[in-house]
Amino acid sequence: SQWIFLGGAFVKKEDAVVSVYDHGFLYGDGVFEGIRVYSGNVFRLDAHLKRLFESAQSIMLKIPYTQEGMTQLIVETIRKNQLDSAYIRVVVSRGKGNLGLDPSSCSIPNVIIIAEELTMYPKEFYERGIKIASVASRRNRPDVLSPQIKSLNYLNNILVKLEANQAGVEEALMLNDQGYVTEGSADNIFIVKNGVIYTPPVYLGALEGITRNAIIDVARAKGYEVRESPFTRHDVYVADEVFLTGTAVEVIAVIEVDNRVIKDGKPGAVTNELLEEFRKIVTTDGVTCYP
Ligand SMILES: Cc1ncc(COP(=O)(O)O)c(CNc2cccc(C(=O)O)c2)c1O
Repeated sequence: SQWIFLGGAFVKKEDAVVSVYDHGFLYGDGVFEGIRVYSGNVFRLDAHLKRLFESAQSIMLKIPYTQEGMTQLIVETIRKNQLDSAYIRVVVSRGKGNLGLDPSSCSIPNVIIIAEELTMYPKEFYERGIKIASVASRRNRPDVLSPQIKSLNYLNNILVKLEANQAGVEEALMLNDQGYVTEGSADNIFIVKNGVIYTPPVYLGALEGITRNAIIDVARAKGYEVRESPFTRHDVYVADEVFLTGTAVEVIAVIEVDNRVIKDGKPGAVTNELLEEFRKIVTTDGVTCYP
């Protein structure tokens, strides 16, 4: 059976329940991480946990473990489920409290670790590339709720995803309130123009993606110039290549944006090259579960 880490112990999946008074459930008051395990390697686990602890710090939520302690618990959860390639969801909520939203009524943060067998996207998804559309819903402003906090508040992302579904495309592109491109509903965006790679700076309103940062490292190691600089939908429409990055999608080519076909409408050479290199580092860059 599948084991979930909950309430300081491992419980069976069917017994893994949270209280209706958990503020993660009632108000989205909490933080989370989505992490992948490739052949027993927890890809960039340290970077994920650094982001988890920073998100918690930002909402004044004290995680009752050290980063090292969380590392051990995550590795133990993967081993207990005898997983080799997996998807890990780490959730830290404010915990059980009363019905008011004041976090002071919550005394014990709820730390949950879920490990699932990995399901990859189909190969043709990467060979074909995807179509995306910019949507009316904007990314929440950094001065309202920082997009750099990976919080349980994913309604902005969900509403954007709903608009993408209604537009009949696979992913949505979010702009910030000045109209600059920020990211997708659950992934970061890159464009390639005249051999230079661009991605929005996170302060415009994006989550600092682990995959984003890994691709920046990979691209620079290959000698590409990578600029974190603002760009608009126009820049995307006239780009030589467009691709998205994220734990779930890894690196996926975008072949059409708002019905503009990007170049020849096929995944670009740089995109494919970076995905190929990314697939090499994911089995070694991180923490191994089975030394
Ligand atoms: C808003 C947002 N932006 C970018 C990313 C990419 O970040 P990473 O490269 O660190 O993953 C995310 C991450 N989003 C994410 C992470 C894991 C799983 C899923 C899912 O769709 O199940 C989504 C995200 O939620």
